[in-house]
Amino acid sequence: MNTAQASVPEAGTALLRIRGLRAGYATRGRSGFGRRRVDAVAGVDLTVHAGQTLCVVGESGCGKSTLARSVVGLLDPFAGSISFGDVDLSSAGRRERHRVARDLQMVFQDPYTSLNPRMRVADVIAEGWHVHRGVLPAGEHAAEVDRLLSLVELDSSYAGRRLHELSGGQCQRVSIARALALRPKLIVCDEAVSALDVSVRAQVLNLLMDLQQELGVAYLFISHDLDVVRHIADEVAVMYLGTIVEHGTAAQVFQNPRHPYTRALLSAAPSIHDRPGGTNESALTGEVPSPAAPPSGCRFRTRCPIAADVCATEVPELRVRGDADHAAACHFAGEDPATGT
Ligand SMILES: Nc1ncnc2c1ncn2[C@@H]1O[C@H](COP(=O)(O)OP(=O)(O)OP(=O)(O)O)[C@@H](O)[C@H]1O
Repeated sequence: MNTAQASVPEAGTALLRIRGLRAGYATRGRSGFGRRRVDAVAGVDLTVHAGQTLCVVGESGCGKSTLARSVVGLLDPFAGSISFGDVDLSSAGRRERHRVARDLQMVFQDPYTSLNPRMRVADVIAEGWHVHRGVLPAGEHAAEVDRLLSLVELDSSYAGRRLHELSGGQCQRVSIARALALRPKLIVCDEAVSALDVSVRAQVLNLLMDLQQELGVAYLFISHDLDVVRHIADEVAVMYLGTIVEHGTAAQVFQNPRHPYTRALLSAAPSIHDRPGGTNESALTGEVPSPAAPPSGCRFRTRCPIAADVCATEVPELRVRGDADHAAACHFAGEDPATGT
């Protein structure tokens, strides 16, 4: 593999900073008149460090895609700030945003819908650099396509094929090659392996981790699947109904989950048996409430097995409990759910 990568920031430095982010949609009121703001992301703070993987995990409808879309500029936030390196994207001009767009790429869940399936692989891969760097001379173009295909472990024969001729896994490799074309510092992966068969999923996850090792790229990795997350995460942020309810290193969150939502997600995940000290909490029932009418106090209280009166009246703060940097937003975080102590 060609390991050349433009100005990779020092591993561990803050690359993407999200502060107080509120984002979502304007919907029509019941009467059909007027528009109402719905905060699908309701005040999120997160930092992605260079060369590392921050996974955001939660059920469908928790606001993960809304967060991802805001980060890459597909959705304008209602409030808060997103900074990339030294650029505050909320106040940046067009030129600065354009520059950041090269460093900040996205891979979507379904390449068949996010990309044009009739396009040739070489053109799909080259689209980004045509926008940012212009058209390369033919020889350089072919060499660059080859380089990118080899990064994602596809041979050069794929360059002339059309996306609809490829399997899901091959297509997702092409999406990754396309994202890598501009040598980004961060790739936002929104459910990037969710549509793949289990064996192909493992191969693509391994590829992403290898690419991180070789190129130093960071990932903001969005997934509903804890089993996927445990393979790839350095840090995990658990999201529920627009807010982060737990945040820590992968080891902290998987081995010592402090929020009842995280524990319930883990008890529903197949690999619960790997985890020492299972809990008495049953798997989740019901659905995530609508962000248009979130519960008062703790947003998780309507589905929480340990909810008490205080949970209806006071919003629990996301704060460090026990280990350094391991934060949870629960009035009873860290207590034994069976005994309440
Ligand atoms: N275009 C839209 N208009 C109105 N509401 C929307 C729109 N897109 C999403 N929502 C709502 O915003 C909330 C968060 O959706 P979002 O897609 O961000 O969640 P998610 O965690 O990524 O779930 P999924 O994996 O199912 O996409 C949901 O209640 C969803 O119904």
